[in-house]
Amino acid sequence: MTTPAPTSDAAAAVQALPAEWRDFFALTKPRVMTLVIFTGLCGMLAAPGNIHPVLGFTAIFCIAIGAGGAAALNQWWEADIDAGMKRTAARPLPAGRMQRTDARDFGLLLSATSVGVLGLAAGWLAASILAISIFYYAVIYTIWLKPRTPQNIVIGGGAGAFPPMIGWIAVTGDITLMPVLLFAIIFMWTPPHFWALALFMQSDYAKVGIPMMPVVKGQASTRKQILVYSILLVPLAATPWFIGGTTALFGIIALVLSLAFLALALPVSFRRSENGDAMKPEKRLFAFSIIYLFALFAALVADRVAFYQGWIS
Ligand code: HEM
Ligand SMILES: CC(C)=CCC/C(C)=C/CC/C(C)=C/COP(=O)(O)OP(=O)(O)O
Repeated sequence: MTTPAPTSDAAAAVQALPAEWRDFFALTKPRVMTLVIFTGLCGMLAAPGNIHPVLGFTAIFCIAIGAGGAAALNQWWEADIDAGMKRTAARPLPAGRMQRTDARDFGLLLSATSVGVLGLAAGWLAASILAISIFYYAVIYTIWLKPRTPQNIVIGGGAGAFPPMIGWIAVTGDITLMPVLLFAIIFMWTPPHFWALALFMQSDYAKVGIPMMPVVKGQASTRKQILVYSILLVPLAATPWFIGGTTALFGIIALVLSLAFLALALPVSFRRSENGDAMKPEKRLFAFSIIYLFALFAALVADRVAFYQGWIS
């Protein structure tokens, strides 16, 4: 089998690693975690206050390896499920390229290291929240909720919403309304992000018996619920502006992005079935969900930098 050509310098560097290292790297779900790390970084950059650059870099590195450790534990637990789904069958464990215990030990090592080092670098409040988010993803979501309830994403989505809060608290040392709002925005964003994908991956989840919303409640109900969360996201995303935590710069960008998100959710919500177009609206909404969160958090940082520099008020 030929190896696909790397698409960037980072991809080329990963390809150059020994195969075994590449598999450990893959266990951290690096593509998904880019956005987790980015939102954590933005939380840190947007927070009022300063952190020494070395400590700031260490804190972001800890969020990255903590998230990676949780992802490894997720795959250790789900190796059999992953083997049954086309999207996940080539992962290191289901493909038989790694021992399950190695994945478990790697996940535990990354998780413990990330929490310990973050505690020393940025304080134990930030480290405790990182520990909670790792536990939330690896245990509450993966082991408890995911195989049991179609609300797995709604409740479990909390895990991925913590990183900006961790970044923020690494700077300020305390929990205020702004980091809670950043948490709430990702929490509200997660169901439409994931259910858009679940609509076109429904058969995979059905095959392995995971009770994702479209499998249990059907497509029509899932589409309706995507609409509800997308509508609620519009005012919620602009709330940092409404409470005076940002200027109108962020508020207006948040409203424009959220209305664009809603505009893409509408065709997904108001159709009955695939309509023979290979689920294009669902795929478009899923792809935009990722651009949306990158852009929203970038706008938050731009707003805060412009404000602290005195360029806007
Ligand atoms: C319980 C919550 C979530 C679930 C179940 C979920 C599920 C998924 C799934 C199944 C994929 C397909 C990618 C793959 O095959 O590995 C995906 C992609 C992605 N997710 Fe999520 N997600 C959740 C929350 C989040 C959060 C909180 C973030 C970041 C803040 C995020 C960022 C991403 C990104 C960046 C991708 C695209 C990865 C790529 O380019 O391949 N997700 N998500
Ligand atoms: C700091 C910290 C611990 C952050 C965790 C971030 C987090 C919870 C991200 C969730 C994103 C994710 C990979 C979901 C995949 O769901 P899945 O595992 O059900 O998907 P799969 O079917 O691809 O395995």
